[in-house]
Amino acid sequence: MGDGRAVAGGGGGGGSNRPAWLQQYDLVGKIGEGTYGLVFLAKTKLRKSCIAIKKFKQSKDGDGVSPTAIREIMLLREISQENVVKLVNVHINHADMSLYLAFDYADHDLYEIIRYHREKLNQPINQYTVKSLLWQLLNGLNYLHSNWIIHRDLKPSNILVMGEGEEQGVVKIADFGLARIYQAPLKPLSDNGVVVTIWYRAPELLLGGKHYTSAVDMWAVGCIFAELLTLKPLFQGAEVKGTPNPFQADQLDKIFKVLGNPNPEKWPTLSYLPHYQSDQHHIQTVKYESSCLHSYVHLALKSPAYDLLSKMLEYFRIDPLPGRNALVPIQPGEKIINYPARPVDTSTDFEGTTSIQPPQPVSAAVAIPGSVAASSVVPPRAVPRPISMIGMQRMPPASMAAFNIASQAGIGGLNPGGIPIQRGAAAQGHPQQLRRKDPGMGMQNTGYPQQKRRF
Ligand SMILES: Nc1ncnc2c1ncn2[C@@H]1O[C@H](COP(=O)(O)OP(=O)(O)OP(=O)(O)O)[C@@H](O)[C@H]1O
Repeated sequence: MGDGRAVAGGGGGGGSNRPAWLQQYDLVGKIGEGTYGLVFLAKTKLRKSCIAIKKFKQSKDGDGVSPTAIREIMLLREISQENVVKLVNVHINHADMSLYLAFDYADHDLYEIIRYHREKLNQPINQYTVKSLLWQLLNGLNYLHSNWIIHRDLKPSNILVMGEGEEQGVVKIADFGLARIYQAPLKPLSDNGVVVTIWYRAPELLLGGKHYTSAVDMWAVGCIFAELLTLKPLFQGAEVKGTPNPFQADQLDKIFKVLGNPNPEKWPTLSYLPHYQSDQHHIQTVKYESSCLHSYVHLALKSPAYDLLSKMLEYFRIDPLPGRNALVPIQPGEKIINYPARPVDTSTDFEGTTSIQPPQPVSAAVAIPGSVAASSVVPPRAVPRPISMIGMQRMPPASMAAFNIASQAGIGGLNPGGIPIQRGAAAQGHPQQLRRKDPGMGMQNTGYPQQKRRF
């Protein structure tokens, strides 16, 4: 963990009393803002490698970083798997007790990839890429769940995808475990402009369930999968704000409209959920059509993608097989999309003060295309290796306990490459599905709130 000793000058931004650890980075700019604070892009001075630094807000009561949080963070440092973003360093500024977590940097995230297809390319994401993204997401989640970590805030912006380089097209799950460290937003939502999204929230949480499992992550994965296919959120409910009540009638309504009425026959634990009883009017009196999920996602009832959405099983074993580089299709002749680099606001420094430099792309190597011209054709040697489905290992029995994605989703065999599975950190608590500040940089409002987050 970095120390908080202050030195005069140096570092990457304004201010004169900079902590010593900051000297190892050159700050490039701000890349986003979430529930817990700001995210910056920095480069290490030594190796010039890109690092995402997440600065956590001061806690409300000003008592700094709790020992529990520190313990949890140290556990997160032990987590290591290809599809989970690596926490590379932890720094504490003793002067103001602010916390900085340094992660490997990813050029893209699913939110931006989906938005790029919807708004710029006007074309669906190719099947190979959808499948590879989804497979890797499940692979990373399998690892987290096997380590008793439930993410609880899976959504497209938390699913990162690596840009050019050795790891191009590799999915990295971000933000795992953080909801546990910082259990609640530190400021009222209206104060910092962060918007909550409930679109990926599982119905058991919306119905007041407290003892939830890794199934809440699987629900979010299903929603993300549907969004990758259709380029729009599956269940876009409007949230009733200002109340700690988890019951969100509109979100549940959106879900039941697609999936049909819930009933204890299909869902045996349903009647134990607090809001199923207390809000019977909303839930039990409305008669929804039976499930029409397949038509929402424009998939035939018998299509493999639909089968996965409802059963999460067969899809990955048929052509096109998923690959490690999700962005470069395996078949020669298929188009490659050059996704734009993440925008960086170079006018904001670590202290939050601003200068006059305009936002810039991170790397000149990544084109910032405005149209389909951003596509090119896969040269034969760019063909990535597929993920082998043969010889995939089962989870060791010890890891197949209650909170195992594989057992929940029926994908016990999906553990390619013999990923070492460890058990360790437990991560549970309140789900936080909050969204970043609207940076108001001229995005059009098309009823898709997340799009406002970029500058
Ligand atoms: N390691 C990283 N590399 C590149 N970008 C990242 C990295 N981690 C986070 N980001 C980006 O920074 C932005 C803010 O992320 P952050 O996790 O703080 O907020 P969020 O996911 O929008 O909201 P929440 O805090 O509720 O999860 C997002 O666009 C996210 O994709």
